[in-house]
Amino acid sequence: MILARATDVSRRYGAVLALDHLDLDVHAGELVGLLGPNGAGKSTLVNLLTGVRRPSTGRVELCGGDPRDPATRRVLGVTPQETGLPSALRVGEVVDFVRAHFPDPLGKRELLARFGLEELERRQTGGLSGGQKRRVAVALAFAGRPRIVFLDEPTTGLDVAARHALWDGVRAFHADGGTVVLTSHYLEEVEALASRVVVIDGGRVLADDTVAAVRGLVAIRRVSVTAAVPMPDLPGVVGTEREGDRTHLLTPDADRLVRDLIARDVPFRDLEVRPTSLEEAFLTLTA
Ligand SMILES: Nc1ncnc2c1ncn2[C@@H]1O[C@H](COP(=O)(O)OP(=O)(O)OP(=O)(O)O)[C@@H](O)[C@H]1O
Repeated sequence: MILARATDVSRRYGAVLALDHLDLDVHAGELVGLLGPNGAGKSTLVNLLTGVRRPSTGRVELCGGDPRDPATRRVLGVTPQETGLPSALRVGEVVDFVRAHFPDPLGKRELLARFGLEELERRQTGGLSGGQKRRVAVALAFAGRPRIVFLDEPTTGLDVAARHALWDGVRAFHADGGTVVLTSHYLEEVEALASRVVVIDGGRVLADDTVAAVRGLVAIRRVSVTAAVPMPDLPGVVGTEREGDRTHLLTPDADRLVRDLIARDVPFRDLEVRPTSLEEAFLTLTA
């Protein structure tokens, strides 16, 4: 069953074409990561699918209905990139306020526990740190037992422990059959949570596949060596990074590169060859 669908969707802001004839289907039970550089169109796509904005052309559907229809939106949970919380209210009061809008909300204790927020229940939201506010805002998306949740960069600005607490909450929802669409700049986050990755740039879908397949699509390897001399120009190198004496070379053919290093008599040590991270695959795809 398809819970969210964009069909041939374009969205224009004046001269800017934010989405360009984009198609996307999200099936029930999926956890989809939308990945792309700044300005790729990720937030615009989330805003259209959650009924915040309308497409210029094309069609969007949420659970078979119009995302702008209040009845359809009942099944929806959203954390936009920026959220405001009423500063004088305590966390527990905000949670109750949001829960009161839904016919069958998640229990307050359960919601707070899922996102590791029990200790903040009696704190006024105005006194929370930025990261604590963010965690509360993300947890609120789950208050109404939604069928589908959209999280726009949910863990931006969070430290590692807070990020992991939040991931646990998202995973628990997904394990119960919930559907999640998340945008993220943390590739680690997409790798940690999502099985399906949709790479977006210039308002179009560049790749839509499993994390492993998106990596395999470019099949770039990272060859790292330490050498006191400058690296010669070598064929097949698509990217180079240097950290002091250590050089990382990105190449689709690691075997050939290592043979070339030896043939050129480069005095290297500490050779390391590893598969590319999703980040490198992504940079190659969007280059
Ligand atoms: N309200 C708006 N008015 C004008 N232009 C906009 C508006 N919202 C988005 N855009 C433009 O549309 C393009 C896509 O923006 P969008 O926010 O969807 O990208 P994004 O992938 O979410 O980026 P980021 O990762 O930086 O949040 C950008 O060029 C942006 O400047």
